[in-house]
Amino acid sequence: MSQSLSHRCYLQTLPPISHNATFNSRHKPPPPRNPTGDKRSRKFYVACGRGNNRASTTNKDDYHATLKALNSKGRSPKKSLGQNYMLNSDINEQLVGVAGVEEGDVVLEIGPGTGSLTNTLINSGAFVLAVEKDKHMAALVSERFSSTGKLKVLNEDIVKCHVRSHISSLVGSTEDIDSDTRKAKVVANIPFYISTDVIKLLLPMGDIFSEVVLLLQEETALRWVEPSLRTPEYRPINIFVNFYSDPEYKFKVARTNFFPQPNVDAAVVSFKLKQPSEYPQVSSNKSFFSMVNSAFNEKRKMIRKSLQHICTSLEIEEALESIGLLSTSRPEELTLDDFVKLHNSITKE
Ligand SMILES: C[S@@+](CC[C@H](N)C(=O)[O-])C[C@H]1O[C@@H](n2cnc3c(N)ncnc32)[C@H](O)[C@@H]1O
Repeated sequence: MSQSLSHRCYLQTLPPISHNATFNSRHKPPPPRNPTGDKRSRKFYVACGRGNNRASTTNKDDYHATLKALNSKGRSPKKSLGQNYMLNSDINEQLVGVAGVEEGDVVLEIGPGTGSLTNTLINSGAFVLAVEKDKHMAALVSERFSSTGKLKVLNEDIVKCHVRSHISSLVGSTEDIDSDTRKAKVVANIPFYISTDVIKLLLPMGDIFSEVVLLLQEETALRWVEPSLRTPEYRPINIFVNFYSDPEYKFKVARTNFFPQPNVDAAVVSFKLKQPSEYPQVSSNKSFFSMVNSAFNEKRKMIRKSLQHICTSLEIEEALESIGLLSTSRPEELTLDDFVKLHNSITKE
């Protein structure tokens, strides 16, 4: 096919996508990284050979490539699945860099979409287990990397997926990994609507993952990594995150890097997972988190009132005082360490 014909075909594919870009008036079309009228960018696109059957592990996943990949399957981004695709390969490189992905690593990617992050992970030498809920995107990414032998795609909802058994069998079958010292990693640009579910699912898996690196909504990232005591944003999830991991805010990602453009900015957070032996010592994790949730259930109430179903007000007052806190303390005033001490004091009685 001559370049001019390819060029024409490419132009013909644009209108439906441009139309789809307005599927939600709140999602503004992104500023093209290569302006659509720029002939050089089209030539580059044709020269890359996208759209043929070659595994595309080296092509640039920019605005045009993302549109073309979606168009090849007749897809438009679905808001219900949080499909805001990454248009900037440099950010994918940085995400992979934060996780320190190396040759031979096993990486769980949630929601590969068109495969832009998958591409960077595979190019870094990782074997990727990708869990994608959208069957069309699962098929697309599977086809794209079929010749690499470095990708397994599960067309499943991550929240219902048996992550542990899939990862364990992959790590166990990867010869050059010493499973005692080298664990799998999670690197993903996840849909914002499942952030809490993903955190709850993965952070307690320090026995199989060393690190979870996620692209989150910026506001969520800040709330989870830098919570302030005595604010309404301080919630049980903060206790949970710090119980199971050491979180670190890495960098902000402007909304203009996504297609369609979301209404909010994003940020990359690294959660270094604690080994089970490093978790705070409590008699039972289940009863500990049940106590924390109860304490926050009625946030304005003092702990001596909200935990009355566990023991009497007087016993709670004494327990609070025995760990150096006021008997009138409220949940938003307690750190993880305070909650651990309170739990241990109450349950030993
Ligand atoms: C924000 S997009 C990211 C796509 C791609 N990783 C990228 O960076 O361009 C989120 C992806 O997660 C998928 N997804 C949404 N809900 C999911 C779920 N519950 N389980 C697995 N994948 C999901 C979407 O279909 C979409 O491909």
